[in-house]
Amino acid sequence: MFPSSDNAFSLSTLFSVYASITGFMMLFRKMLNDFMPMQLRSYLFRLLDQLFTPKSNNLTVIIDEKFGSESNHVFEAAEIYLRKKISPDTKQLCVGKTTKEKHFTISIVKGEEIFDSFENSKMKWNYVESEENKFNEVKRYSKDAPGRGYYGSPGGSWGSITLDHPSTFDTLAMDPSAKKKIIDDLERFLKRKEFYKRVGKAWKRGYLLYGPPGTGKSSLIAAMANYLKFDIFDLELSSVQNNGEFKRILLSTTNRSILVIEDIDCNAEVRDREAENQERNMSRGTVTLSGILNFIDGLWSSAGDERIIVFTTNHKEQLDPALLRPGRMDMHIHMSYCTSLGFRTLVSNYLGLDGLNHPLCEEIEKLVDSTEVTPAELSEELMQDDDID
Ligand SMILES: Nc1ncnc2c1ncn2[C@@H]1O[C@H](COP(=O)(O)OP(=O)(O)OP(=O)(O)O)[C@@H](O)[C@H]1O
Repeated sequence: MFPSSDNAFSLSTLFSVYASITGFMMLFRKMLNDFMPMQLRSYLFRLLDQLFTPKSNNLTVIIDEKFGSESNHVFEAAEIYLRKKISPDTKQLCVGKTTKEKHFTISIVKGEEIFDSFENSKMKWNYVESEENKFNEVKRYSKDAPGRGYYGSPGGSWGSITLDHPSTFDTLAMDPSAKKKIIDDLERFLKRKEFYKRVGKAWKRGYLLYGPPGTGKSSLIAAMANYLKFDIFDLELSSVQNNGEFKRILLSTTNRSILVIEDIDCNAEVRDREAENQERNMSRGTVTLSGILNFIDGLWSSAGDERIIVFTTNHKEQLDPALLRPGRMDMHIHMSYCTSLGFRTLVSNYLGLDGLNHPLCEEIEKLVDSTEVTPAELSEELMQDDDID
């Protein structure tokens, strides 16, 4: 957010410049008075008072959403303040209301400019998203995370935290050819904007990850997000009340994102369409398979670009075939027990051993290939001791 002041009156003297800055600071004080805790306010006032010997008649103040890794209270206060400044000139607005809220909430949309004044100073607020912020930090959104916004706003109704899952394709213990297939698929997907447009399909891709617990389904999702620099939206299906809410939540996800619905087999309604038909009248209070399928089939096409959907399950055989049909889930990825090749990756990650430098590796690899052991179990073992031997 970049408010900048642009004086309308005589600006030739230092005094007038100082006045404009003072006016700006007073406006800030008022804003902070209204919305900030007292301790934070007095700290900021001291800072502002000491701040500058003005040299220019223009001042740009940058208020980032984040202050270090924390959310910035000044940004939040500015956001609330700007809601009061919405005028007939405002071109776009976000309007929303959750079931729990009594009133509608209106907020401004990124990209919008708001003109403001204080005393004799003109102010212009630009609500911008910097390219740097957009692409460098991968976020994990979920309905439980802090800082939920409003339906309809980008990322609204979702709280977010920075994704600090260190998993990458390099650290993922997986058959190298399977890994390459996924990376190639993601790359192809990214490059195919024009292709999707030409064939009249939504620019989205669906992946089904299936396999026993601890084989790296969540790690693969994090690796995909880190690779693509896409945000993750984690949806807990059981917390969604009905298809309508499902639709609203999904429409508030942003472009360049991965929507994750984990353990889809645990949601009974999703398993079997027959059962759903029988219970159609009873299922109004839940998310139904047809609700999900409708959404996957087309709803998204009108609502965004570069979307990836990932379903995970430990029991693929329990899912309704309708959900697994090609075109819905474009790629089915089997995450399975560790192989000797996967073990090499883990040994390199955890012990820093390059390849097969240790005399025991060959023997262990044979054991790994002859039994069912998950990468999670092996990782635990490899973390037990600093002594490699
Ligand atoms: N393929 C893998 N490569 C590297 N590490 C892995 C892999 N699979 C599991 N791990 C390790 O085990 C931990 C748990 O794995 P993860 O949560 O990704 O498995 P999952 O298949 O999603 O399990 P669940 O089905 O229980 O959610 C990870 O944090 C990671 O340390």
